[in-house]
Amino acid sequence: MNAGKKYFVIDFDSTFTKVEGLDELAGVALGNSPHREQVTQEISNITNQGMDGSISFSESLEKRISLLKAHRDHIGELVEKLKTKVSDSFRRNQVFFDEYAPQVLVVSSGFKEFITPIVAEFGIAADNVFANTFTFDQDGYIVGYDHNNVLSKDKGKVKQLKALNLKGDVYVIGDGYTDYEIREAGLANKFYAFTENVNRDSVLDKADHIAPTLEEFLYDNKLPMSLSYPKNRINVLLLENIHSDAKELFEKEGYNVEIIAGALDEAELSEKIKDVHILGIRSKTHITRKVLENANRLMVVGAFCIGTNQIDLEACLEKGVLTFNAPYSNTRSVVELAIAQMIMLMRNIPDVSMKMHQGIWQKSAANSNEIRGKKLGIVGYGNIGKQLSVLGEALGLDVYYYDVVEKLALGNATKCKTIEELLSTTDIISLHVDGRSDNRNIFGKEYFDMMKDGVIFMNLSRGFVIDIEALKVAVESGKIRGASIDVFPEEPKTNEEPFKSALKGLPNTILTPHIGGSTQEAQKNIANYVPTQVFNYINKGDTFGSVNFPNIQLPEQRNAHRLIHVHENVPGILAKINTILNRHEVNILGQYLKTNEKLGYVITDVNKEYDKELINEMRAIPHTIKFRPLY
Ligand SMILES: NC(=O)C1=CN([C@@H]2O[C@H](COP(=O)(O)OP(=O)(O)OC[C@H]3O[C@@H](n4cnc5c(N)ncnc54)[C@H](O)[C@@H]3O)[C@@H](O)[C@H]2O)C=CC1
Ligand SMILES: O=C(O)C(=O)COP(=O)(O)O
Repeated sequence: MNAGKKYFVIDFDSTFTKVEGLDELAGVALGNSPHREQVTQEISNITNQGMDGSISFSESLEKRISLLKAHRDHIGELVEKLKTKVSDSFRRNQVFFDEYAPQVLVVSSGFKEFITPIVAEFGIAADNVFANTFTFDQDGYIVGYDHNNVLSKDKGKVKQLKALNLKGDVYVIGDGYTDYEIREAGLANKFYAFTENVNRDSVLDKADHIAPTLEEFLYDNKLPMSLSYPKNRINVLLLENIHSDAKELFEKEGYNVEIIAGALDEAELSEKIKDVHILGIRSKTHITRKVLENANRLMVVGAFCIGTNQIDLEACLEKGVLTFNAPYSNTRSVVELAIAQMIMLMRNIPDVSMKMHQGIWQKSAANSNEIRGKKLGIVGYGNIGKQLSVLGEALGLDVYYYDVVEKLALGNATKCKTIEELLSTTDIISLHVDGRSDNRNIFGKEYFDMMKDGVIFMNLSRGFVIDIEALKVAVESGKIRGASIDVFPEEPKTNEEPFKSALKGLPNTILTPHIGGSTQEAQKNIANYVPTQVFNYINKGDTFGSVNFPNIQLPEQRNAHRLIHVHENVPGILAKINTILNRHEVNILGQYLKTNEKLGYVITDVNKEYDKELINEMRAIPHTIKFRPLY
């Protein structure tokens, strides 16, 4: 073979395919036999012992063949089965095999009878398959294997590679110890432990490089591949107890996920963010300009909640970091809690319940009311406010609302022209404003004084909206006869930290630890919604639903490379992009542009064949914030 060439030595079982061929053959041969499970399990155990090096390979092969009891006729069925079990990343990367099949050597201690037809589909010639062969009896049953084949012996792969005497660079990809042995024997430049199907600690420890997918191997060696970037290199950090569905979804996509139960403060996050591409937070983690200064890989912030006031959206924009939230997933949960709380407060339940725990029985109807027929005042008639309006009305409340922007009244709700009108009219006041900074401390003495005496007051929006000291005074004076507060200006970062508030111990006051949206239903909904948005952005460039980027929903990318260019919104960028494309004579299949005040987002679908130098030129356009080719 030629000097200076590259050879790719690829293992078959559990690498090229997701499964072990002999285990599968046992399954096929045993059909519906009552011993099927027991025998396949035994074979599988022996396979594993052979792979992790705890018994010798020849011993493992001998034992397995004798348990098999397979027939020549079973092999066709096995091949059909194996075709459906080729590893996903191998299937995805035909583009590599198209170019490099002659340099791919499948070296396996499996059997040519089933390996050759599988790898032939990828253009790998039978001559490039180095594996064992079965021996059959006169009735066609498999009774053994060719003992002269080096691959049936201990250190068979090493012996095979020695015999091949390859002149050039040799890269080995496999999941087993015997694959590593090639490298150990000095016959390969690098050993890549392939972990898409199995993880063997004894092998990982020895590997030069771990390849969770074939893309990782291809990317590391600058070889052609079907994706623009290996997904296992995309790091996801999920904070604040985000529901486990999100982790599963990101992992299923092939990303690398780290979980931290609580929030992180600015210093901690500034350190942690350095390698993160996708960050998932809830209401407590603040994404500040300082954090973003360290976030050089960050592509997306997913707020696994509604509010995004904890994120410096403008700084994200300047950095080209897209932000999503889950605008409706916990709406209903907040509304249900608000309704429960207003009923509890109307019946003095916080005090009554507290007394019962102290052994005090005080049965009385004094100062206890139904909510039916009372006037409910909703401040902030957004998604939550409107939902509360509908459910409140169904319970017989007379609904009033006030919003800073014009909102359609649902059902029989009455719009208040001013906040003063709402405060002076209603019996129960519930805050559902958003977390914009203008809303800081808007509810203070002045507003409390305007309320009717003995009002019920609730805040499930944001803690900083209320002047806590003024609220305390209003509750103590009886102006407010019952209060429920779910959100606080200062909230503990984790469940381990203590809760401090001037509101502790107030009469008829329900304090809840920011759990308006904390139901299983809401958290599961959110954990399924946000990753989908993230995938649409990473895999397609879609920004629909983003709270800071210009929203754009793109058509399917067919037979094209997609060039994604994010830039400051200054004149002339589109012209510069097109000048570069023109100079390289690139055929444009589609182009989409959307801008907002600060940012321009240009997506260009182009024919797959183009001079890759244009990527550097696109990146070098002045005012470029981020650029990535997507395929
Ligand atoms: N306690 C909890 O666990 C949860 C709290 N939230 C919070 O609830 C709030 C409302 O959420 P959504 O209804 O989904 O938001 P939204 O954005 O749909 O509605 C907010 C509404 O408040 C209005 N608004 C803003 N400032 C106002 C002001 N000063 N006076 C009157 N109206 C004003 C806006 O025009 C908008 O219509 C947000 O702050 C969100 O962060 C959301 C989910 C869970
Ligand atoms: O959705 C929101 O805005 C909330 O306030 C809920 O926040 P959380 O996810 O419970 O930290």
